[in-house]
Amino acid sequence: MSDFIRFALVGNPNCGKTSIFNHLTGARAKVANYPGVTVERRLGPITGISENVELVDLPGTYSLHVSSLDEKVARDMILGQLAGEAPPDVLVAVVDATNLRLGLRLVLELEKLGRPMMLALNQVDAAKRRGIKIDTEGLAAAIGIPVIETVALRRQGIAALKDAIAQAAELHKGRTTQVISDDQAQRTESVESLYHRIEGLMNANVEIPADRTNWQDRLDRLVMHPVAGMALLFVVLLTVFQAVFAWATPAVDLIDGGFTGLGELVATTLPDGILKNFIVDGLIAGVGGVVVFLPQIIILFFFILLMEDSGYLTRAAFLLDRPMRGVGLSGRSFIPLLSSFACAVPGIMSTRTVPDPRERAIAIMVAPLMTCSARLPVYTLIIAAFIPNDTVFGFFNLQGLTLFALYIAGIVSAALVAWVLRLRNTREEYPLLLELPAFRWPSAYHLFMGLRERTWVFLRRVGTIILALSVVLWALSTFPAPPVGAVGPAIEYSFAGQIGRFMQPLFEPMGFTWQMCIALIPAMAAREVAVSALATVYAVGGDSVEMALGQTLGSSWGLPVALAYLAWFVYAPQCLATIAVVRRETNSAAATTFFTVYLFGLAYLAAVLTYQIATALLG
Ligand SMILES: Nc1nc2c(ncn2[C@@H]2O[C@H](COP(=O)(O)OP(=O)(O)OP(=O)(O)O)[C@@H](O)[C@H]2O)c(=O)[nH]1
Ligand SMILES: [Mg+2]
Repeated sequence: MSDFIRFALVGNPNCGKTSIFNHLTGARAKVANYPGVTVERRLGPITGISENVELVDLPGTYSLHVSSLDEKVARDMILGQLAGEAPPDVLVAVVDATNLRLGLRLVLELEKLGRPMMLALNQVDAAKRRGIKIDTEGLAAAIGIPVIETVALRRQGIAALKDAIAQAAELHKGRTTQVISDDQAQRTESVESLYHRIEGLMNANVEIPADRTNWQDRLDRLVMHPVAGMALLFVVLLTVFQAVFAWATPAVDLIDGGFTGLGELVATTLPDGILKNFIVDGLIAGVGGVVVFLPQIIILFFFILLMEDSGYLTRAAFLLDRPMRGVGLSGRSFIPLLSSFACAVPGIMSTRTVPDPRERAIAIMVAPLMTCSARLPVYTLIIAAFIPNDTVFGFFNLQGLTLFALYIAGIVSAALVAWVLRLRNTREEYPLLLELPAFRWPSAYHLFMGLRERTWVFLRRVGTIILALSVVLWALSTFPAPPVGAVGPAIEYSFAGQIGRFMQPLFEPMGFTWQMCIALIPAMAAREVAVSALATVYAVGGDSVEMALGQTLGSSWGLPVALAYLAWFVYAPQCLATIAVVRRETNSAAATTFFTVYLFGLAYLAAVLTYQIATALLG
């Protein structure tokens, strides 16, 4: 196999494994303050030491006797049972110093496996703050492995950990590591003897102050209160959507103005012709149309990161456990579903943390009903064009409320679908066992890194897939050129025009124009492309006067059509990546087909109903 010596980071969820991994390998894997962030193994070389060493980051686990899929990944990797994967040569156990008792249980189980091991005692800063005193040397002597204190948050102790890894690698050189069979792994000690040893270690080496009520507990009582906590959650979420609209506007206008200016500049400097059309209508309209939404996406992620890093997210999961059980899910599915607001792909992957397989299947089915950030550009474009920027009830912004309503429509639909799906299954109760991470002030560094990462992901999408699709769409809308003596805009004679017209009868009952139909196709690759597609289609088809896309739509669609388009986007599984990940995670063609058909069905139904009702009401 490879000539790398393999080290694996093993520990309880949320103890800081990925933070350590990132420091040692220079990777930028996701770190957040809730259990179950990492659901897949991840590999990276450790640089700066003489041996060839690679490090594996694993999902968190409490024990080798596992209950959920992500824990199984960790267990199988530790034992070396994953197909095609070399077993780890050395284990780096990571323990959260504020939760030593729980961590030691896993360490003692691992010790029985007989692998070389070391212990990173992480979060010692938090432990000190709580007055916990740990005799590191005593612990090292008692267990018989090196123990290194670390504060991964601040990169402290990482150098010492690296030294210990270098030493262990030196010792290991030239040996081979065997796979551990299930039989061997089962041969762990009895639970009584395990707890006896843990108590022994704790009593001899750890001092924990007795008084436990502090501001954390008081805050928990408020935040997790069934009434006050719910109200707080509602206010928090509403604030987020208000902010997405209200705070973003100046930045959006700035970027919008920039692109409009750029378009005008190019339009006046370049001679008329195909190149000018390409740059103005294809590139600037297509890419600019999407980049405009960067501020909104940053604001949305700012709040998500804030909730993650403060420890609020896990509290919300507990709070929503009961209502979610009403529809056949549980608090376990809360974080996967919440992640789906960013993007359904990681959301669906993190359903691996859900121990009940039927609940997991349902969570996968409804995850795309959570409004992903790629839908934000479509929503905001249409809302800004059709919904007046009024203040209602004193301080709510009507546009923000509409956006909130679209998110709620997704959530309520998800609840209904989950409820229906659950009817087919008998219930079995899996209690919600989740560790509450400590509350803390979100770190500015994490916020900054997280936002930088999201911005980068977004701009990369714009620079690759969105750019490419805009170019293709521009070509389809421009060629073939209209015949000589043709009347009407050129786009009507183009390929795109023909495709749009071909599709349009199917979408007639919801009032979609053929331009809207065209935009649905590239949106299958990435939803935001609907916006650049509309921009391109209308720019190519428009008269010479440049008009902002929102104005163009406002003057060419009616309100019922606009609402129907929004309704379509709430439901349609319009993203091939999501369908692919459903296929992978369910490993079932039938489930994937059901997923696709039911969502398209809902989208069609919702759009038709919205259009017909709105037309009847508004005339
Ligand atoms: N105070 C403090 N916080 C830390 C330290 N190390 C990590 N954290 C925080 O602990 C949280 C969890 O860190 P991760 O690195 O995501 O933990 P993990 O073990 O990979 O978690 P899972 O992937 O969910 O199992 C994050 O909010 C980190 O910022 C530390 O030394 N001190
Ligand atoms: Mg992790």
